[in-house]
Amino acid sequence: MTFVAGPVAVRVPASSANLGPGFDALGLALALHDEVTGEVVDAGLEIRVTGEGMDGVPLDETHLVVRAMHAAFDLLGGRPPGLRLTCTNAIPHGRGLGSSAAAIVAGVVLARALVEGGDELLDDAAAFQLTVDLEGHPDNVAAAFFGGLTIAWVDGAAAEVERLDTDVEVTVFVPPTAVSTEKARGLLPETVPHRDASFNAGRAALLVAALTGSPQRLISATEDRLHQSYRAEAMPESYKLLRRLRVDGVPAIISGAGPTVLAFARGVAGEAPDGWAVHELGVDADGAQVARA
Ligand SMILES: Nc1ncnc2c1ncn2[C@@H]1O[C@H](COP(=O)(O)OP(=O)(O)O)[C@@H](O)[C@H]1O
Ligand SMILES: N[C@@H](CCOP(=O)(O)O)C(=O)O
Repeated sequence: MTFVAGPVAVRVPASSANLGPGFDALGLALALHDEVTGEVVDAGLEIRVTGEGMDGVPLDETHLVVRAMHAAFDLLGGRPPGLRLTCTNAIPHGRGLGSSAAAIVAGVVLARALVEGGDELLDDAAAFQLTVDLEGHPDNVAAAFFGGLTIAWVDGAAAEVERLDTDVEVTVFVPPTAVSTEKARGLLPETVPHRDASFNAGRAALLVAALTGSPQRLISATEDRLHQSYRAEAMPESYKLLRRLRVDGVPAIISGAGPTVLAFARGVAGEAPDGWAVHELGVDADGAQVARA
């Protein structure tokens, strides 16, 4: 196995998962990106981080991008003697915009690009499978990897994805404090009433139609009974904003595991509570992209 000489850069989009009713299945890639540049060196591990997470993430082998790179190198045939990484992060951490998925996809795609013939040794299906195994649920990594609107599922242990185009525009309301996905998943019940499962199945199907040609259906199509209300106690301000937007007829959802609120609308930025960041974003149609220096 031969490593590529010179640095390689990868750019990976943020993602909003669930989109209301599509828990652990639907994902939307957003035009907000993290970039990681990596280079194989003779020894050691050097990590520089600017932007989101720069004061919080570890700068050693436990860094999420490095963990994903090591997992990919192990599948590709071996780890390099040393690595130099520069991370330029725009995706906020612990807000429900897929920062962990972006870090994992960046690591796997970067490791593959740093190996001669890496695309054949670890094709897209195998690389996607690895990102799902590392993240634990397939929705965010599917969108981050492939871009656009994704429907992802796991068949036995095998991860699968269907990618669709959409030109929807969104506004995201990002609160100043984080809620970890792990904590938000811990709030979900083991079982749900059959009528709620049936309700969500219909809404999730309708949402795919709404996002690919029938936007007038978005308000009905973004209703959810499987996760948002159970998580409200961990993000009361987000839930309040969600209810207010929806009462006003704006199709809004909790992005991923929260606490970001996403509206399928523009011109609503003035609804943001004090201290929250607001971004009007388009869809990223490309997914993870590699640029060789
Ligand atoms: N770019 C990154 N570099 C290193 N670690 C990251 C990065 N992005 C996310 N993480 C790790 O993932 C955590 C956030 O993951 P998670 O709770 O799933 O929230 P999110 O909704 O942002 O994905 C961070 O606290 C950090 O430990
Ligand atoms: N389906 C997952 C999505 C988590 O997304 P994140 O952006 O909050 O990591 C869930 O709802 O737990």
